[in-house]
Order: sequence, then structure tokens, then C-alpha cells
Amino acid sequence: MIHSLEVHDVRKSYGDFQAVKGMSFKVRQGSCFGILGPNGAGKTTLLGMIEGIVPITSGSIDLLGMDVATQIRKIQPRIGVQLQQNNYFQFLSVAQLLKFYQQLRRAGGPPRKGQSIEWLLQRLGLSDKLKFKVDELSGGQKQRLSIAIALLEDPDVIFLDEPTSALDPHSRHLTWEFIEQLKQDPNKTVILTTHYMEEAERLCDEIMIMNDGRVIAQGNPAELVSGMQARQAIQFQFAKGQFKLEYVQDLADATDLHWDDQTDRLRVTTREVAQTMRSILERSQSQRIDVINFDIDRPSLEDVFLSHTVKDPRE
Ligand SMILES: Nc1ncnc2c1ncn2[C@@H]1O[C@H](COP(=O)(O)OP(=O)(O)OP(=O)(O)O)[C@@H](O)[C@H]1O
Repeated sequence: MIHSLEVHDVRKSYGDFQAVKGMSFKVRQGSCFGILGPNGAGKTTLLGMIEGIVPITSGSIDLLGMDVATQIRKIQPRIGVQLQQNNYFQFLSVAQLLKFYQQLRRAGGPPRKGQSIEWLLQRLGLSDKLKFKVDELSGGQKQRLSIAIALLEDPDVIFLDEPTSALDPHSRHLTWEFIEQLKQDPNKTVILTTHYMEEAERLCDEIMIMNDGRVIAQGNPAELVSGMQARQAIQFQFAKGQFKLEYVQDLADATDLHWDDQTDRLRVTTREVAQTMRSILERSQSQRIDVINFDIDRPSLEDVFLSHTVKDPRE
């Protein structure tokens, strides 16, 4: 298996403060890799080190098989970086700005074929904006323009830092479809940070959750969620006044039982949903209790994220 990125025990200190505290992970070529973490977790610092913008305090990073600390000039023409703050030259038109960045990128090496500017703009819903000045674009349009800039000159690795954070739902879906199209090229690797679990689940083949400068969990979205099986919960509603908690108190796989006698609802957290459901239905039948309704709460990626990260309200 070829890895586009290999991060070995990387650390970053700002004075006495350690923002990244020894992280190691690999990213498969052709995959979409998501970096998730609460505000201040160190995501932007980590991305900066990988992109060669932020100096590494210790450890090493190989990007496209080359050492970032010593070979960044060879790496740079092959990567595309979308910036979170897009303070582009406001007085240029969209066409001029794209040409400017294209020439800047070509200065780093021979031209690469890639998609045309027109194609990129069309896919990102900006075709009619070529003649607009950048400051005439909305915040969301500027954000999509920053993705187009990241894709100029056909990069092998594309870094997207919160690519849809300022977008309305329509533009977000348009951007997701665009990223899904990028993913179809097995030679391209997409590395993105996001605060949207739905985005990570839809786009990423692999997710790394980081907190306080460390890797907390890593896996594909389904694996991460299945690691939370002990948190699955079933809710039953019984006919008024028929059920008693003592009927189910000895259930083998239940990790938590909560009975609300005001609403006649039972909530059971369990490791074995099917077995627990069967047991409760059998006992209801033998006690002649009518089950009116039931519901299964399966854990989501958001539950995984929340269970691994602690939010400091000051951040
Ligand atoms: N240049 C710097 N000097 C000192 N501290 C810094 C610097 N850059 C970042 N930090 C600190 O490093 C920590 C990680 O910051 P970073 O921006 O990497 O987090 P993040 O996960 O990207 O956060 P967010 O989701 O809010 O963008 C924070 O505590 C931040 O204050």
C-alpha cells in the first residue's frame, strides 16, 4: 500500500507551549483523510507543518515520499493548499487572480496538465464570476474560489481546511459533490479538516480525531462508530401502568436502565441490541404487557467525537 503522507512523532512548541505533542499517522494514497478535533486541538498547526509552512520542533514528515523539512521545494508544486482565511487581492478579477496563482505555481516547476480554470469554476458554481472583482464575491463564493486555487496545476495532495465552514446548505452540497468527484482519481489524496460530522462521514475514508495536540482515535467512520456499540440504546413505550422495572433488572447485556413511570418509557443502553430487544419482548409477552412503540438510538460519529474530546468553554 502506498502512503502519500507519513507523520512520525511530530511535535510543535510555541515557546513553553506544546501545541502538537508527538503525533504519528499515515495517509493512504488516493484516500480522503479527515482531521477532526475541537477548537485549539492543533489541527491548523499540524496542517501547517505538513504543508511546510510551520517549522517542525521535532519528529519528521514524509509527503509524497519526500522529507518536508529538507525537500519542500520539490514537494510544493505537487500539493494544493486551501487557506482558511482567504485575504486575496481584492482589486483583481477572479480571472486575474486565478492566472496569478497559476503562474506562481508554474514558477515552482514545469506546467502540469490538470483541469482548466473554466472547468474548475463551472464545477464550483462560479462560471459567471470570472470578470467579478474578488471583493464583489460573497463569503461563500470566496471560499469556493479558494478551493479552485488549491486545485490549480493538478496537485497530487489537496489540503482543505474547513472547506465548507461558511457555505449555505446548497453550496455545501455542491462542494461535497465536487470533492467526491476528486476522490474518484486514485492518484489524488485529499486531506481535510472539518467541524461537520456529516461532512466527515460522507467524504472521508479514514478519520483521525485529535485533541490537545495528540491522536485520540483513528479509523474509518464505520469502525469508529462500531467501537461505540456499548452505547447503543433502545427505548420502549409500554401501555399505561403495566410495566415494572423489576421485570428487566437482571438483563445480561444492559449497561444502563432508565424507567420513567410518568411516560411509561424504558431506556436500555446495551452491548447487544438484538439480544436485549428479544429479552424485553419475551418478558413483556409473558407478563402480558403491551409494547406500544420502540426506537433504537445508534451512536453517530458525533457521539464518537464527543466521547473522545473535552470542550474547554474558554476556547
Ligand atoms: N503562532 C502561535 N503562537 C503561539 N501559540 C499558537 C500559535 N499558533 C497556534 N497556537 C496555539 O496552538 C494551539 C493549537 O492551535 P491551532 O490553531 O492549531 O488549533 P485548531 O485545532 O486549528 O483550532 P480551530 O479549530 O479553532 O481552528 C492553540 O492553543 C493556539 O493558541
